[in-house]
Amino acid sequence: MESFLFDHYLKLESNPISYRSLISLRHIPKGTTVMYSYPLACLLIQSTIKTYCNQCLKIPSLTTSSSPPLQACSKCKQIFYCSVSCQKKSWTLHHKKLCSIYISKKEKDDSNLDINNNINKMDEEILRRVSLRIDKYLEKKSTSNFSSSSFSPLETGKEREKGKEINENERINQVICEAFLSLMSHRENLTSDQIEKYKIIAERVWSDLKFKNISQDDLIKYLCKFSCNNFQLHDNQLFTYGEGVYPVGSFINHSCHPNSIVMYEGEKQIIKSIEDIDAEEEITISYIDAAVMNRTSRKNILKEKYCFDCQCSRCLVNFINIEKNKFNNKNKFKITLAKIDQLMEKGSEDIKEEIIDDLIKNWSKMNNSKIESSLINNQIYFIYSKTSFILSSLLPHLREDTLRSSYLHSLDNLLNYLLSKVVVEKEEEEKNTFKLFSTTTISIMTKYFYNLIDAQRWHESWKLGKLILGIYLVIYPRYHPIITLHLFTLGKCMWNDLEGGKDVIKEAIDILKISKKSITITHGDGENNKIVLNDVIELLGMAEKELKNL
Ligand SMILES: C[S@@+](CC[C@H](N)C(=O)[O-])C[C@H]1O[C@@H](n2cnc3c(N)ncnc32)[C@H](O)[C@@H]1O
Repeated sequence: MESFLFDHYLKLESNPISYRSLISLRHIPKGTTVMYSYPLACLLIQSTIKTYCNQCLKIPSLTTSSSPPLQACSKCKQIFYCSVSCQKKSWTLHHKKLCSIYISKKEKDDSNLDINNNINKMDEEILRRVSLRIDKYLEKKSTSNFSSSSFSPLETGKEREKGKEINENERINQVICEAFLSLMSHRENLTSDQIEKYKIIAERVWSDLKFKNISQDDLIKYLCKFSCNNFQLHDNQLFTYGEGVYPVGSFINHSCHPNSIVMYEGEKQIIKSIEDIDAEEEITISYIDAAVMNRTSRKNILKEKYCFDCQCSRCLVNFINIEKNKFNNKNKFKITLAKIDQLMEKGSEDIKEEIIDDLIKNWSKMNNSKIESSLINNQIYFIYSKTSFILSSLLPHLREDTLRSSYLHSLDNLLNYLLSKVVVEKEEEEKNTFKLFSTTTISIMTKYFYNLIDAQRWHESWKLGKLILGIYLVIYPRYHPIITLHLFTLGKCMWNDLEGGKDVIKEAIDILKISKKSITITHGDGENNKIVLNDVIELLGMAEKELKNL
């Protein structure tokens, strides 16, 4: 395991608070692949099993246009593959043992939840796949020496190459299995209800697949590991398509202000840096969507699901002391984050959720004048008109990293305004308050933004989109995939606004250029991401052409 990490210029270090930390051995500029790894097991969610290959987790049409559609396993007809090689790989890994089980258990109900026992069927299926691999690994471990990498001198060059490949695959398998066995389970922290559910799943899996080298109790322990280590797989638009066990990725600890993100290409998990990381610095990712949670909610969820008290730089900043001290640029960002946390806590009782739900549900029925005069619209435009100059002043700073201090200054102006507004409103009447940083407000503004796009109300959509960008910029790390994707959508809205004229087109070009740069950092240039990048480049070309003709 150490040599695998060393190959990626990484090491695992003991840590009294988090057990272990993953440390970088080199300086990593932002936008770099910190490491990549493959899953011990992964599974598609129900809605994607007929669009994604069940082995490589890719959509065939995205890889080659001439690919045939997915082919179902001819026996169970429940698992779909893009190629014979994927089918063979799956057969060797687990399908050989699982195919007959699928046939005998073919359930009418296709949902991921066993309603009677409130048991997550994905856990059960992932457990089958993980345990089959671990059982085989332990079997091998007890009978052979893994570390041998010598070849017989009598082998031909081709055989030697093949041998090397098998050895490399075995080495990776060994790393993944050892890493999984070493992961934390937090079994002692789980409720008896949860353990009861895990016992039921373990019993079922055990009765289906009697293992030689692992016990029923081991299966319960593995389920506990899933709960604090598994990853949701998402595509480059951030839509979830599966769940996976990535034991090497699971070495990475959480921070509410992380320096890395997790991206996927099919089943391959890629850890990308979104900030410059120094040698000897810890690699961190965010386990939760820090944007939609205040400090208290973050703490609660991290405690409940991951069993720790977050002591990250963002959680530890004490807002009360902020004004009294002078901070450098790096710390200034922490202050910004602390202010957001304060805002989010203040904004936790927001516009009543029913009112918002109602507005959204009835969107299609509503006529324009009605929505125009709605509370949301008025409030958004009021805030936009007050902050538009700050929002515009932020954009130039997004182009260049060298202007970090002035960028932070603009960000701070925006925040101070929003902060003072919330405070003033608190003292004024309660009924008209609109708290920008609460969970409800952010999600409703985003929904509303997409409603405006669907209705092709481009002028309003980009104004709201710009305000959302301002909020995202103060909440998320600068190079977060959500910001990247939002910049692209915002640029599209501006380009579509025919009444906007030259100035709006110019700004659209500016935003699309920033989006293009951000994509290379957050998404990279893997095969699927090239599609996103090409879309931006194409739109940018059209917008530049249009500007020339104006
Ligand atoms: C995915 S694992 C991370 C790797 C883990 N530290 C290890 O050595 O195996 C998640 C667990 O690590 C610990 N952890 C992660 N981030 C932490 C943090 N910021 N502070 C304290 N513990 C943390 C928690 O126990 C959590 O349940």
